[in-house]
Amino acid sequence: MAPTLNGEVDIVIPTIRSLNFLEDWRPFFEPYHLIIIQDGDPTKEIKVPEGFDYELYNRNDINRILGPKANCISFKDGACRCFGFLVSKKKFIYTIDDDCFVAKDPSGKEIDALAKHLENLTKPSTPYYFNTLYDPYREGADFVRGYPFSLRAGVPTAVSHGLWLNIPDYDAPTQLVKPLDRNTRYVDAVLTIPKGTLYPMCAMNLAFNRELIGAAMYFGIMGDGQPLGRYDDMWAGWCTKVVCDHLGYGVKTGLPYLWHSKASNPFVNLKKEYNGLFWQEEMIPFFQSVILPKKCTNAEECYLELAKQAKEKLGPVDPYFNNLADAMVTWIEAWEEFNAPAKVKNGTA
Ligand SMILES: O=c1ccn([C@@H]2O[C@H](COP(=O)(O)OP(=O)(O)O[C@H]3O[C@@H](CO)[C@H](O)[C@H]3O)[C@@H](O)[C@H]2O)c(=O)[nH]1
Ligand SMILES: [Mn+2]
Repeated sequence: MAPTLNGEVDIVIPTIRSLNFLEDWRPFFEPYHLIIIQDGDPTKEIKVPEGFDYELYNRNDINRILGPKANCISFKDGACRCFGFLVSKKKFIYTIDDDCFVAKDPSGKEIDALAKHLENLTKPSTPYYFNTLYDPYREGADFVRGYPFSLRAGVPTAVSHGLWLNIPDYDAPTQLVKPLDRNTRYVDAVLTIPKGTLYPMCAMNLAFNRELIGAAMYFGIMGDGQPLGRYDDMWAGWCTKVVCDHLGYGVKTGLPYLWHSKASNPFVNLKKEYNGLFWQEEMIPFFQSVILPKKCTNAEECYLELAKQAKEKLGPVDPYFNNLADAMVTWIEAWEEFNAPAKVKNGTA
């Protein structure tokens, strides 16, 4: 299928392993630009398969480019991927893990996950009233009886959250008690997550509109030197959903699927996510109670307000949240450095 929007998409890949998985995606990814974030030892050489158009950043690059602000980009955690969101100039971002492969639908056809995400992102969402026939903008479906016409235009879609066959994205306790679980259920649906409802966003197979919500898609300070890991995408998911609800954007989940091949070590994962398993009982009620003021009219303003409230409300839970809130502010400072409209000097931009 001819690539669509390929001038408007960056594919962001965090890796601490190998990029061999790209061979599987070549038919779908080759027309697009890749932004590879090499985590871990910057002296290790990561081979990028021939024929891909890419830029690659290791930790030395991140430190050189961001200077002191580099402390807001995690080290030794997939959260480092958000550096790719920062340096991209494209409208759409697709981020995928290096242990994810092309899945097949029930008919045996290979799934072009990126194309489906772009379809999700370029069609509206329906967060205000649930359509029981799922995605009304899909070929062969529509709004059902009783759906108000005043709401049928929908709202712009900011996030498309894809799923995974084979290894499910379980937390460590679940992975430990159910090591043989494999997700074999292909559900042929895309749902808008209703306004006011949070969800556990997984970054394995995720796309978003960078212009609408990129500033809030920060993956926090996780991994090396931090008391928390594997909550990078969760934090970003809660923040972006609250911001989308406030700004009137939609978040979709469901198709497309990919094939997740590698279960990370549950004992290592337990160490990384341990604090998150009980802090989430505080974090989620915090996000459920967040009210953003009307004066916040874009993702940056919403995000700075969220950082302020997170410090006030979650700081007492653990000092980590004070550091996280400060890192959120640093992220926005970096975001504005990379994304501020060209400063107009004596009439020329
Ligand atoms: O220190 C690290 C660890 C990993 N990465 C890269 O991040 C992704 C995800 O790593 P992995 O596949 O090992 O993690 P999972 O347990 O399968 O999934 C978790 O990752 C997040 C989703 O992306 C979420 O926290 C969990 O779902 C790979 O590309 C690794 O190479 C890294 O850069 N640095
Ligand atoms: Mn994985």
